[in-house]
Amino acid sequence: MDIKICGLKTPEIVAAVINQGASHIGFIFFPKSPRHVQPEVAATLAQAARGKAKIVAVTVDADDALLEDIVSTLKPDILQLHGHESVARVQTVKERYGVPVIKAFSVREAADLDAALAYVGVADRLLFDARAPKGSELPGGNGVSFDWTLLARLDGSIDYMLSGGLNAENVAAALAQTAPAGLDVSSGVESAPGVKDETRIAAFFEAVRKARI
Ligand SMILES: O=C(O)c1ccccc1N[C@@H]1O[C@H](COP(=O)(O)O)[C@@H](O)[C@H]1O
Repeated sequence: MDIKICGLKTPEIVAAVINQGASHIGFIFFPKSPRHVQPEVAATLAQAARGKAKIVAVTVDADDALLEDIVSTLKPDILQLHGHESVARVQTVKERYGVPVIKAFSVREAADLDAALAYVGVADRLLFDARAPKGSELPGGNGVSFDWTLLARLDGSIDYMLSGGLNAENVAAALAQTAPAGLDVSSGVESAPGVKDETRIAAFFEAVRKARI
């Protein structure tokens, strides 16, 4: 199972998540986020992880100038589009930058999943996150979950990652109700917004291992 730890900001945490066996690490390029980093900083942090985990650049309705800067500076393995990017925009981004795309969707009700189906075959992978709480300026990284049972309506052949409020305490329940190809976590392995915690990271990986025995 793929595990992506998102919102990394320090070399110590990059080393910790690689040691735990993360398949993906994510860098956030969204100034309103407490996890925001500049492309140059992400590129330096990514050096220790390249070839060991996929490097994911997370953007929100980014324009071409920002994507060009990120792609040329960080050289990500994957772009995660976490805004309202259309099917056409996802297709264009893939073609223009030659990088696989994870398209994120905010889920609160069944209709949100139906809307995501239009991206199957265009995005390389879908990612289901919770709808942001009212008042939040972040489309992701809010530490809130959605009703996982909604995912039962998906065709089993759809490749998706699950995110939204996952942590060591609830990941076993999430895996009992869903069948994702991967998990994506940010707030659930932090001690404060934007501050990753090695003990919580280790506990998350341990909980996933236990749940999958
Ligand atoms: O983490 C952020 O700050 C963020 C900002 C803007 C877009 C996406 C963001 N993170 C994504 O949100 C989910 C994880 O959220 P959670 O904190 O575990 O609930 C994950 O997909 C991140 O890539």
